[in-house]
Amino acid sequence: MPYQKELKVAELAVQRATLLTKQVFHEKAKGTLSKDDKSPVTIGDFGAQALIIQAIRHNFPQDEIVGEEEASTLRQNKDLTKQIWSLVEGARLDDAEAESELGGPLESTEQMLQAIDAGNSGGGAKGRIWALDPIDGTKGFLRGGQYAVCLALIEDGDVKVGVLGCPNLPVDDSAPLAADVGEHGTDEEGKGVLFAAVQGQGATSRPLSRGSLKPSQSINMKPVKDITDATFCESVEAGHSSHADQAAIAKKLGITRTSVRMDSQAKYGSIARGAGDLYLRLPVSKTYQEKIWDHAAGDLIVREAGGQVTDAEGKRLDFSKGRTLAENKGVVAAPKAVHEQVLTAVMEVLGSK
Ligand SMILES: Nc1ncnc2c1ncn2[C@@H]1O[C@H](COP(=O)(O)OS(=O)(=O)O)[C@@H](OP(=O)(O)O)[C@H]1O
Ligand SMILES: [Mg+2]
Ligand SMILES: [Mg+2]
Ligand SMILES: [Mg+2]
Repeated sequence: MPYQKELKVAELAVQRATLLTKQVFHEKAKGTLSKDDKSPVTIGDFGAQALIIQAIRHNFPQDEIVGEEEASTLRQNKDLTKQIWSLVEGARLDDAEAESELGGPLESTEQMLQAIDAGNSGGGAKGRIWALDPIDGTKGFLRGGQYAVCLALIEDGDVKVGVLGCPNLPVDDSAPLAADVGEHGTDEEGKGVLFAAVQGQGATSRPLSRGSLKPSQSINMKPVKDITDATFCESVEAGHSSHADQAAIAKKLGITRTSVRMDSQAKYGSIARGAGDLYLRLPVSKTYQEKIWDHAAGDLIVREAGGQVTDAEGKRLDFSKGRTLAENKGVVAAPKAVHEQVLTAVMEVLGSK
């Protein structure tokens, strides 16, 4: 079967990086900086990006990488660089074989900074490009809520492999999607899941481990018999998607359950395993372009679990346009059988504005 090596490396690399982020999640001081666009980045984001890029470069040296973070501010901040180095140096899976598959540790802080900066590909329509979000939902991560470590392989514009590490989601695929999981979910016992998909091969989940990969099981979206019974997921931050438009769409569909708000691509993973039914992300701003690393893995995992993912106009997400989804506005993810119905409501609400 194609892409087995890519899948294994991606799952192990995401698992190892997720362990690093968990360590930071439990520390009070997370080394937070504010980026030019005012969004936060922490030592966890930088450390996870360095580790994952090192593993990709070791195994697939020809491939390009589109990573969210870059190291320029770190080069002036020796103290923060030291903190990240100590995390990266200590990040090992409890399994020698898995570690050697990932290519072993980085050797110096300079190598680490270079690895972070190797995520600088411009993306595009040709060749093999990995899209990496070392911590998606950084605000959730800082708040003690949901976040995800996200990695996808895009080949000639098509997502072939997608992996999401979600340390604060329940291991159990059938656990209910509680409304407060975003605010109060923590990585205690029974939490921590790794989602994965390969194009044409279905989607899986498995518990996160500290060593080699645990056994996986296949996941599927839940069939929606009656759309009025559906539960939808949306962002926590009102600045990232329009809660008002999403509420109007839910009302139009006759949905009465309150939406579940959670940060990050944990929303894609949740609906793919049948915990929740729909993911709506309607644009707040006319100018914001969604980033490919915020959607590539989740898009494939949902589609391989029996879903359809489009933008608010019904177009498939187009990962071939560079670092952003320049041709798309918003996201509508739903089981295939009801996607059309949901999209019609989306277009009616947006059209009448
Ligand atoms: N204005 C605007 N509109 C839409 N999206 C934006 C916007 N600004 C930022 N972002 C990106 O949102 C990513 C987090 O998305 P979430 O769905 O988790 O949002 S939320 O944090 O729950 O509100 C977040 O990803 P991370 O930076 O990896 O956390 C951002 O890339
Ligand atoms: Mg960010
Ligand atoms: Mg993100
Ligand atoms: Mg991020």
